[in-house]
Amino acid sequence: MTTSPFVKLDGVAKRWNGQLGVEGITLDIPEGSFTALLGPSGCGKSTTLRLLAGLELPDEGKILIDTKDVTTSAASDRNLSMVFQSYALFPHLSVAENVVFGLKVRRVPKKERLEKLHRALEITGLLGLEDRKPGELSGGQRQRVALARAIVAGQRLCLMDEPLSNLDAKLRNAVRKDIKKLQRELGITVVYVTHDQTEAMSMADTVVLMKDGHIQQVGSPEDLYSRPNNTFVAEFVGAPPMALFQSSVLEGFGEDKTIGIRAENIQIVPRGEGRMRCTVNESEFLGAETLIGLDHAGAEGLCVLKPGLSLMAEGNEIDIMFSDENLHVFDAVGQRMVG
Ligand SMILES: Nc1ncnc2c1ncn2[C@@H]1O[C@H](COP(=O)(O)OP(=O)(O)OP(=O)(O)O)[C@@H](O)[C@H]1O
Repeated sequence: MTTSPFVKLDGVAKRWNGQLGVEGITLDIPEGSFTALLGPSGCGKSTTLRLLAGLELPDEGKILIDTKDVTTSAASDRNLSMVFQSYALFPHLSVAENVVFGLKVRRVPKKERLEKLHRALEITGLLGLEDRKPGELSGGQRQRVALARAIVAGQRLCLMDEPLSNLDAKLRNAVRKDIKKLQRELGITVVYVTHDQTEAMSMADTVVLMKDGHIQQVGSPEDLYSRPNNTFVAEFVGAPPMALFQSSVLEGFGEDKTIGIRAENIQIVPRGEGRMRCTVNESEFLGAETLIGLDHAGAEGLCVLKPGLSLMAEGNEIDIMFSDENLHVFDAVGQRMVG
């Protein structure tokens, strides 16, 4: 028996005066999952989320939430909560008032409001700060207030648009873990927009990678990393990015293909025993590893990872080796061919 997805987008398109926002967006999102919409600026992530939220209406296609066709429903009728980058807190209201604002509007009884407030503040680690105003909180605490507000709303679907982008790197890491933990504990379905692949890869069960208003690949973080559908996905996912080069550089791969290889699949071998001779162009110490950047006349972006501190002099010539099974082969238009 197949269960129907909790959220379904079917052939959704949105244009403004003929200019493309998104097109052909078809996506099934299971209940209780964490889905990240990932891609570069302008690829259509926010438009997709806004269509799901009911803040925009599609020109084509259908949107279903919990089997109900909500394609033209108002945002308020879609039973979802939203968390934005900007927090969207009322500056003159306290933390507690901000969190229960929606419940008050919905005339939820005071006793229930206080219970829900306490639980949400407990979950988000904000107990003790209920009387502060947003201006008296750090960026991370403000974002936690926005999360607490989404939690008390009690909706099964929560949409998040770059909720961490105003926070510094350390805080981003901490709140990232909080969000993931919350999503698991509450069993809610999260659709999360980000342009940060580390964020998407570390939080999501499913990553939807977009470019120019179209979906490029839908899969687990591991799928996108290990079996990219095309050269765009191959280069976008992973740091350092996969090196891509013309197949003519290697024997036996023909002329018109693109070959991809990741740094961790390349070894430095004794002179004369490798498949390519390269020149070291930089060494970057990353902590646990050193990244050695390589120049080759036929291939850009090649690099090798060496354990620990292992700097190599710029200009050094080295031979590198890799096995065919670690190569990604793309056809003349950049689509994955094998494996
Ligand atoms: N209200 C609008 N009017 C006209 N064009 C729009 C509107 N909103 C978005 N677009 C266009 O639709 C495309 C997708 O925009 P969208 O905001 O969804 O991208 P994004 O991936 O979320 O980018 P970013 O990461 O920069 O927020 C862009 O070309 C954008 O200019």
